[in-house]
Amino acid sequence: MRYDYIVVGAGSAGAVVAARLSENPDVHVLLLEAGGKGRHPNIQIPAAFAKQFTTGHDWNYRTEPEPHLFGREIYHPRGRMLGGCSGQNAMIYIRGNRSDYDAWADGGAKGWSYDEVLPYFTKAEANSRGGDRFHGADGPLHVEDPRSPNELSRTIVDAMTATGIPLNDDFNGAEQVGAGLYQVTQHRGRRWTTNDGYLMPARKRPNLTVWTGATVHRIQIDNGRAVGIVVEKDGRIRSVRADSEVVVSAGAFATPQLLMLSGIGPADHLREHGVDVLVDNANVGGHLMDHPMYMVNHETSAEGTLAGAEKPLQLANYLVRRRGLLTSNIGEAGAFFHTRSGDGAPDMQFIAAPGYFWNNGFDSHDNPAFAIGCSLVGSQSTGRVRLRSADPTDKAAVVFNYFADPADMEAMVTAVERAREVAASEPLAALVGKELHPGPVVGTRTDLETEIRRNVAHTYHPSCTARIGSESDGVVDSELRVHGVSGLRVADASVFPRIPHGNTHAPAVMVGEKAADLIKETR
Ligand SMILES: Cc1cc2nc3c(=O)[nH]c(=O)nc-3n(C[C@H](O)[C@H](O)[C@H](O)COP(=O)(O)OP(=O)(O)OC[C@H]3O[C@@H](n4cnc5c(N)ncnc54)[C@H](O)[C@@H]3O)c2cc1C
Repeated sequence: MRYDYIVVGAGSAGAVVAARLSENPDVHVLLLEAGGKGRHPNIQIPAAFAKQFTTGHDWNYRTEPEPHLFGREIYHPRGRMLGGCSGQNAMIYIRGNRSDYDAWADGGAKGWSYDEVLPYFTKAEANSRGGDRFHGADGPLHVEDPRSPNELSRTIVDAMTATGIPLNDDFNGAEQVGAGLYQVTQHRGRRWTTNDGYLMPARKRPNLTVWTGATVHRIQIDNGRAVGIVVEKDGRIRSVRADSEVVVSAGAFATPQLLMLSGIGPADHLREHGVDVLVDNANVGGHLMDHPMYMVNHETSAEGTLAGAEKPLQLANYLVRRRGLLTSNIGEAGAFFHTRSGDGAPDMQFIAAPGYFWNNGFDSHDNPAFAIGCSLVGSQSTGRVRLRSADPTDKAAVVFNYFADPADMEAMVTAVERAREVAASEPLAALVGKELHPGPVVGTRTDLETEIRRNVAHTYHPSCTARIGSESDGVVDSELRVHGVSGLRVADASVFPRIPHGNTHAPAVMVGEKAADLIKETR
């Protein structure tokens, strides 16, 4: 069997690309996904997402020792299933700031300004509030208000506004700054992935073939053209040809790894691992960005926290009515604000949970608690992805260099102080007990800095490792074509020229939508 298009990776972006390309009955599309079908209850039940961590649904990355975090190796989950990270994420629907996309375009990403990408955000979206200038109502991706928002989440929002952050009913509308409850990628209380929204309806089409358990080892390139891929499935390694294009959508870690395994990347590094160099491009795997996040946790006297989510009554409420604590996306409430004066995009995001959240959810606490995560959406530090070896089954070596830029630490320390201020503000203050993290003994800014270096995690947003740019500063052009090779594109969070000021699922879906149109236009 020959295919016109092969899409590698069925995640937030890849599932969209494959589904949209297969709308044309005259083309044959093969979508290859290393993981499984993504139907487990821990995927579908929103509050259970952290239970996937380190299981078979997770790629289970760990960074190299982080130089500014006392050499800690930081855990990074990544969804391994149809839907990719959209099957594992915290479901917060955020697009970032208008200025993110205008800056992409100003930097040379032609066609990626806010006004040019907005139609793709709205095309994707089925917002339960209906459509308007900023929102779509008929797209494949359900975006809904939380089904059973926790009373404590509302109280946290009230306390945020009491500290001077304005109320915001729509972070994806005219203004991003403010506090409120997040909209989520759920449908009637269940997680809604790109598999649910795009692939399930498209799989009836005879011209779309989807293989799960199919790990792509490399892209085959003949005379400067991508002609297919080498894939391992059911213990067998085989080549499959693509007559038109190969689209790599394997995510910000695996996409640059696949490019490097195929001979596209920093020449010296590839030679070190015995890979023949086809295109010498130092940007492959470079410019890696993420949003570090520190979780401020307090005990609370509030009733109904997520500590009770697994009680039989809650399970019954979920199974029968799709309501209750199990519909929680954990990070229910939040805010965007500036830690220093300035009128650009807000550099900080609060992600607050009506429950204890620490160490990626691996740790628990005996008493009811709540968490306010400080996610540095204006982070400046960059890292990189490199090959650990030429073995495609070896995970890539990743280092983020979190807090390499001292301004990042200044902002994070200020955010932790602001989170404490929220906890000390009414109406929340009346419900607040002992501070658990950072803990009352961590008082000065210097103490806070040390504590952050010891315990900071991140918002699970790796991006920018195959970014749009010129041949000298990027990996793909504005039409997502890999420099130096024809018939090869990248479409996922790797192509962001810079990470947006917010969560990255909606932007990855937008990239998938736009990529499909760019590919269709060149056919
Ligand atoms: C725990 C967690 C919480 C998050 N919370 C949020 C949130 O609340 N809101 C938000 O907006 N964002 C969130 N994110 C981030 C967001 O989900 C990701 O940025 C986004 O899904 C990335 O999309 P992608 O298409 O770039 O990659 P992915 O969705 O990761 O897709 C890549 C796909 O490629 C597959 N693959 C990889 N290598 C190969 C190979 N060699 N062969 C075949 N297939 C391969 C993978 O299995 C995967 O399915 C979260 C992420 C995680 C992990």
